[in-house]
Amino acid sequence: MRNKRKGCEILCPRQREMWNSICDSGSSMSNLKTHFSLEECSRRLKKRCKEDDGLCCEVTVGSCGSRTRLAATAPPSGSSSISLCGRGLKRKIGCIEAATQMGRKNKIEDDYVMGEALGKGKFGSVFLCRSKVTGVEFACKTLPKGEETVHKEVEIMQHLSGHPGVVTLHSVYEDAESFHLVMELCSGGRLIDEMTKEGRYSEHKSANIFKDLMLVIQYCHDMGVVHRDIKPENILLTASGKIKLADFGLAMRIANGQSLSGLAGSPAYVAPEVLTGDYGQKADIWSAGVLLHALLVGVLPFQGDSLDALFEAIKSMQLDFHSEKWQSVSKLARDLLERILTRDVAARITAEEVLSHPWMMFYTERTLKTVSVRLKPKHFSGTPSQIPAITSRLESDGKKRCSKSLNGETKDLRCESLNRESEESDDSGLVDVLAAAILHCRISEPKRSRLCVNNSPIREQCSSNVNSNLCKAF
Ligand SMILES: Nc1ncnc2c1ncn2[C@@H]1O[C@H](COP(=O)(O)OP(=O)(O)OP(=O)(O)O)[C@@H](O)[C@H]1O
Repeated sequence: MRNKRKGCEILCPRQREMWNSICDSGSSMSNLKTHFSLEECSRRLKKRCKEDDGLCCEVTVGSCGSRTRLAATAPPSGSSSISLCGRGLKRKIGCIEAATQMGRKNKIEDDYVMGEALGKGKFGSVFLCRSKVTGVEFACKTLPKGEETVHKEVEIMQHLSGHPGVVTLHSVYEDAESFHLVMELCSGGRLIDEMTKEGRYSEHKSANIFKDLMLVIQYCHDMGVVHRDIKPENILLTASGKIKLADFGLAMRIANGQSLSGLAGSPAYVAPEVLTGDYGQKADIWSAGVLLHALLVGVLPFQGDSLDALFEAIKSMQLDFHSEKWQSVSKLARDLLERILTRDVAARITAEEVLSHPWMMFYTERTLKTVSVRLKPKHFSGTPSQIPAITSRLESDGKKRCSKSLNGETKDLRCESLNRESEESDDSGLVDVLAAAILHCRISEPKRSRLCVNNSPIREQCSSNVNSNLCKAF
């Protein structure tokens, strides 16, 4: 049985009413940007409640007006994070790494030249800075003191440090007013800004962005971390266009069998089970699915004129994948999205399963040397004539050589060098022909692994990095 911690997230009607009015004033549901988050609403609500001569019961949602309360809504994993809440922040930050120790003694101005503002979040501002010693540029996130959970953000960033998809924390400084987190610079800006410019993405581009995102989410989950705020505003791009997951301010560590209960995240991206107050890693998968929806068709799947309406849509609205806007999107992409945006948490696929979904495989393996699908007639629901059709379609594409062999009861369809060089041209029809072959046969684990050509190098890559970077104190 799952061990659920602290589940008091129900708003009284008065709070709900205030919540709607507060959040509506800052929201922009109809486009992709989410200018506010649940925590921001919660903070504004608490302020309003205070002004309202205490008629409201205390806000127990999300951060409860501060990140400190937010931290208290979810369990720590092992001895880290929450169990250290009452102890000195310096001590916690001090165990990060040698660079941080130095940071504690020096002022940030001694080591870095501060530059222009790069962005502003709810809790702090981020500035460009340059090392006086090496000349290397970094991003410095300055968080005013009073944000007691800064240690949690620092600890989680350190815990995840070393993965190519996570913004690396370089060092931490503290002065009388603030903490300064010196991080790897992502000079390519935010994914949300790219999405706003680009509108709909091609399936090829969507799948490649999504693969990188899923690899980092899979890594977070393997490391016992739930990000809780997956959205394109928190996905940054490097100069070379690679994605980096940022903003671990709401992230929580979670042990096997434990679940979280605090309402946290950004309304349009929040999973239905977060609204009912019992969730885990799969909440990140849902949020990523909302992002994939936006990439593929340029709009968010769940919208509403008020927060209540939005939450209602998230909890019960049926998505129509046959509508006009989906006509140019392959069935396989829709199949993946349906498996992600399912409200049944147990049925929702994991990061690992997303990565081995045929749509991901098709678009993200640059050269699929061998796709071998064993089609047993009794599991293949299509007509036998579909197999030559698949073959000739692939052959006529001019990039693949397919051969078909019929051996007794088993038909092998082998496509060699399925090269996706023409990256911008989607061929949703071709994807669906392959889908007919792939989806209509029963894919058992061993068969699945034949489809997965080296799709998870990340684990190896990470484990060593992480071990070398992991703060021993946690
Ligand atoms: N490593 C980085 N490199 C470049 N820009 C960054 C970096 N980290 C953050 N930024 C910029 O600063 C903005 C705010 O950063 P961040 O999201 O971490 O702050 P926050 O206060 O936790 O924000 P939020 O409101 O999303 O919770 C980002 O949207 C981005 O534009």
